[in-house]
Amino acid sequence: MSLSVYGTEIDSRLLIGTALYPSPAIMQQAVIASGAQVMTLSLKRQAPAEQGGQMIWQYLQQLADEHQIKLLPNTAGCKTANEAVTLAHMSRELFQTNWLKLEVIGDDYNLQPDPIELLKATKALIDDGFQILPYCTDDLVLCQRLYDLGCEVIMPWASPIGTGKGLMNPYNLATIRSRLPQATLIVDAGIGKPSDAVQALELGYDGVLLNSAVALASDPVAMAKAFSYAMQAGELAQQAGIMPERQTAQPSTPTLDTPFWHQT
Ligand SMILES: CC(=O)[C@@H](O)[C@H](O)COP(=O)(O)O
Repeated sequence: MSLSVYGTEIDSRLLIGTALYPSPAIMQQAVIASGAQVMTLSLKRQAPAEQGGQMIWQYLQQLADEHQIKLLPNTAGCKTANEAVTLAHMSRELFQTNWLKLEVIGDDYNLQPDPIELLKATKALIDDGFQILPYCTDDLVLCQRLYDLGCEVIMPWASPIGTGKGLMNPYNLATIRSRLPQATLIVDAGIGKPSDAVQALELGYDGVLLNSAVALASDPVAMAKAFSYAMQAGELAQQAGIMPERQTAQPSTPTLDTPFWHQT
């Protein structure tokens, strides 16, 4: 099954970031090994001037073109709706896409998104024809508001960006999933290891967006491959139907008075 992003069907459920790798060459190999068909780039943080003159945007555009990967510009580093809206317009000019990962940070300590500025920017950008993928906290009502504004894709965090803590609050994430069955839901940020990605898919999430877990691994290319297997495992588990949790032990070895076969 594919991941639906505003009507575009994407074969991989993994979306990958392009920052923090040891080198552009390793980043390229890792992106390819991950099998991701969507990669993010940060307009503010990956500005060519800040990368020692290296034309990182051209490099990413070429990688995207050669491997049929879609670019998802993001507004990382923005702190107000106005700033994010300005950057969004620049990104549309530069990369000719209406897709935007909208990130408006409210707190520098844990890089927590600002829900009020996020809603404000979302409204303005949807009115301007953007297709918004908002990065938000795992707050049900905020996700509902974003959906009501027209966000077909919503991306609650697993935990703060770059912490690798995995799914801090699976209960919240599961509640959002069950209350917004029509939305494409992607867990974004805080994923530390492949098992976190599997857990997100097992909760019924449609995809996972990550960067640090691959870029900061000792061997980013091998880790990217591990995540591609995790996505397959998680998707298969989702389709296979996970057994219900029980409060008490039940023997799995049959005795004379218990059936050998499970009745479906
Ligand atoms: C790549 C990107 O868009 C990041 O802002 C994203 O949220 C990734 O977070 P991690 O680095 O924690 O995976």
